[in-house]
Amino acid sequence: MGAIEVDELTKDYGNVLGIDSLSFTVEDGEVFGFLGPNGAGKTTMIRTILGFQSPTSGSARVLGRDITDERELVEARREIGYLPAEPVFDERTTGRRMLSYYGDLRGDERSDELLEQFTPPLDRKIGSYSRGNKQMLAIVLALMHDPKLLIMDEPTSGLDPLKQDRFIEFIAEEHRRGKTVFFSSHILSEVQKICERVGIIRAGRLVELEDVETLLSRSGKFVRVRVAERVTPEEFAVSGVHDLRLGADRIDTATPSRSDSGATITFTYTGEYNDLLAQLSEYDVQDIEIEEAPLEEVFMRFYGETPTDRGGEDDA
Ligand SMILES: Nc1ncnc2c1ncn2[C@@H]1O[C@H](COP(=O)(O)OP(=O)(O)OP(=O)(O)O)[C@@H](O)[C@H]1O
Repeated sequence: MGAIEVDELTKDYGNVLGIDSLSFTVEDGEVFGFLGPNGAGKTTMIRTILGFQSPTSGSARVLGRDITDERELVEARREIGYLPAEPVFDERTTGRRMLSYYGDLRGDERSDELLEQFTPPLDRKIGSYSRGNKQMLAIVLALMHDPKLLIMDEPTSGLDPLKQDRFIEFIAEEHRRGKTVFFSSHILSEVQKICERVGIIRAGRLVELEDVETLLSRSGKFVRVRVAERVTPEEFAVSGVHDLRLGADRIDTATPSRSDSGATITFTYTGEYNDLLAQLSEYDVQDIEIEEAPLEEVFMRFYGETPTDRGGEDDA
């Protein structure tokens, strides 16, 4: 049984399909990243599987419970830690009171330990908190009952880089403890660090569901080559070449004589290596760098595609 099982889940807001026939499974114990541009449907999906809004059609089971059944949903929620995209609090109360309220409601297994890492000023009124302090309080409240499944909507937003790193390290540790983590994010470096699989959503539809490793291997190589000749972009417009950029050589301080001739070509390559070598053998290659393309290159390819028709205004 998967921790989250979504089958043809659809949420129609009337003028726009928030999510459109989403189907996927998040396995027990995995860290799953949910990615997509603004307005793609990530929050809609999360709010629907948590029962904050009912699906228009399709079904979902979370920790084996049917999310459209009120009683089953209540049971499932006890074992879920949910961190919303923009946590909302009663601004007149203090963090400490919230802590004690949530402790009474759901139990407190580990707030002391969490507060060593995430440090909101508990005795101040929440109204005076910075965005980052609110986020840290929300993290502690979401996790203090030591849930089995963590569902988080852009969990590091508002945190400074140090706290972001700490949070990512914390998630990796939760994973080692056997927790299932599902989170949406725009930050690819954190996704690359901790996720085993990702789902990419665009205009309400799932456009990719893949292991991060496989995505990276499909992302190809980043190639920068300097040749002695002048070249035109058309010469390099061959199968497997993406995002080609061509420039006259910059001044090379080590060998200034090269500055006024030749060209530097950069591109991402997903084709056959022998074809690339054959192509390059036509030129007088003076320098070449080939490295792993960053995950960003892959995502930009998905994010940059023409939006699919979602039968309404698309703000993606
Ligand atoms: N309550 C609502 N009523 C009507 N339309 C909505 C509602 N909530 C979301 N939408 C629309 O549904 C689509 C998906 O929005 P959603 O907030 O789920 O995207 P998202 O991927 O979480 O975006 P972001 O990364 O910007 O947070 C958008 O077109 C949005 O305008």
